[in-house]
Amino acid sequence: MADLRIKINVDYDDFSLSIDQQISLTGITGIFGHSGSGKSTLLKVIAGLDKDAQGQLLINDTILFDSQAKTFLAPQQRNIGLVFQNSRLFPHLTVEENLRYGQKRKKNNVTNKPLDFSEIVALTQLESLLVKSVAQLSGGEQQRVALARALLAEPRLLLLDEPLSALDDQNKILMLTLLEKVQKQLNLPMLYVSHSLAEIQQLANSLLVLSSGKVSHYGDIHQVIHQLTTDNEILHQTSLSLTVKEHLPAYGLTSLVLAEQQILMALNDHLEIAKQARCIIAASDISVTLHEPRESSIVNHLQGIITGFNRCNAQILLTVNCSGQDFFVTITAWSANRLSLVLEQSIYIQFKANAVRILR
Ligand SMILES: Nc1ncnc2c1ncn2[C@@H]1O[C@H](COP(=O)(O)OP(=O)(O)OP(=O)(O)O)[C@@H](O)[C@H]1O
Repeated sequence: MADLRIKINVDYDDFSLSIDQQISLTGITGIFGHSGSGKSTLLKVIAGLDKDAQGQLLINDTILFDSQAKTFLAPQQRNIGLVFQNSRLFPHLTVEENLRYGQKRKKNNVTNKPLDFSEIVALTQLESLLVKSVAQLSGGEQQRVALARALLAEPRLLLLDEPLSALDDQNKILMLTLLEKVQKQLNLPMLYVSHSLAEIQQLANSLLVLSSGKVSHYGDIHQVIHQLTTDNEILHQTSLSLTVKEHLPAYGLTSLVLAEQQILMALNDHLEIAKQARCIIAASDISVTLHEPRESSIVNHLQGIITGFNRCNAQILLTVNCSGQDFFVTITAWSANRLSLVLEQSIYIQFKANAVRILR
C-alpha cells in the first residue's frame, strides 16, 4: 500500500499552508474545505506546480521534493495525473489526437499493466467522439477527454480539482459514476478536491479536511463526517455503509443489515444484494422514544444507548449507539427534559424509510 507523506509550508502574502500529514493512497481521498482553505494550493504542490513550497513530499521512498536537500522532481517526472475544473485540452486537435498526446507522456518505469487505448476510450465512453475536434464538445464531454488523457499517461496517482463544477446535474452523475468505475478497474488512487461535501461523500473512502491552511480532520469518511457533526461544522447527520439484504417490492422497501437489527429504506432495486450501500440520515429525521413503538407507521425503530449529549443552541444533539453504530439525533431541549434523557440510558430511535438517503 502506498503512502503520501506531506510535510510542507507554503507562504503567500496573506495565506499560509502548513501540513504535516501522511495519507494512505488507497481508493479515493476527498479533500474538503471552504473556499480559500488551501485545497488547490495543496494539489499544486503535490503536482509540482508550486516551486516555492518548503519541506518534503514523498510517495513511499520516492522523494518528490525536499527543499533542504534541494531535490525537486519536475511535474512530468512525478507520474501524477491532473484533471482540473476547466480541462486544458488542445483545441486545435481532435479527441483522438488529444488522447494520443496523453499516451506519449507515459513514463516507462510504471509497474502497473499497460493500459489499452481502446479500453480507456470505452471506459470513458468516448468511442463515438474520437474524430471530433475538442472545440465541438460539450463541457461534460471535454471533462471525459481530460480524464481519459490523464489516465493514458498511466499515473500512479490522479489529482482531481473540482472536476464537476462546470457540469450540469446529469453530467455530474455520469462523471461520478465513471470516476468510481475507473478507480476500481484501474486500482488508481485519487485525491479529489471539492468544496461540496455531498459530492465527496458519494465517492471518497477517506476524507481530509482543510481549514485556514491546516489539516483539521483526516480519516475514514464516515468517522470524519461523524466528527464534523459532533463539532457542529456540518448539517448533523449519520453517515454509514450497510450491506444490502433484500428487496421487498410488494412493500416498496429494501432492507439493509445493521448487525442483528435491520434498516428499511424506500425500494431501490438498483442496489446489488450483499454489496455495501453508502447512506446518510439527517439527524433531524430521527426521533427517540422510551419504549419500542410497535404501533407506529414509522418502519425503523432501533434499540440503542445514549452515548453523547451535546447542547447546540436550543437543540440537543444526541449520539445513540445502536448495534455498534453511532446515530445522531437532534431533539429540542424541551423533549430531552420531558423524557428525562440521560447518558447511558437505553432508548429507541425511529425514522421513516424515506429518511435513508442512498449516496451510492
Ligand atoms: N500564487 C498565489 N499567490 C498569492 N496568494 C495565493 C496564490 N495562490 C493562492 N493564493 C491564496 O491562497 C489561499 C488559498 O487558495 P486556494 O486556491 O488553495 O484555496 P481553495 O481552498 O482551493 O479555494 P477554492 O475552493 O475557492 O478554490 C487564497 O487566499 C488565495 O488567494
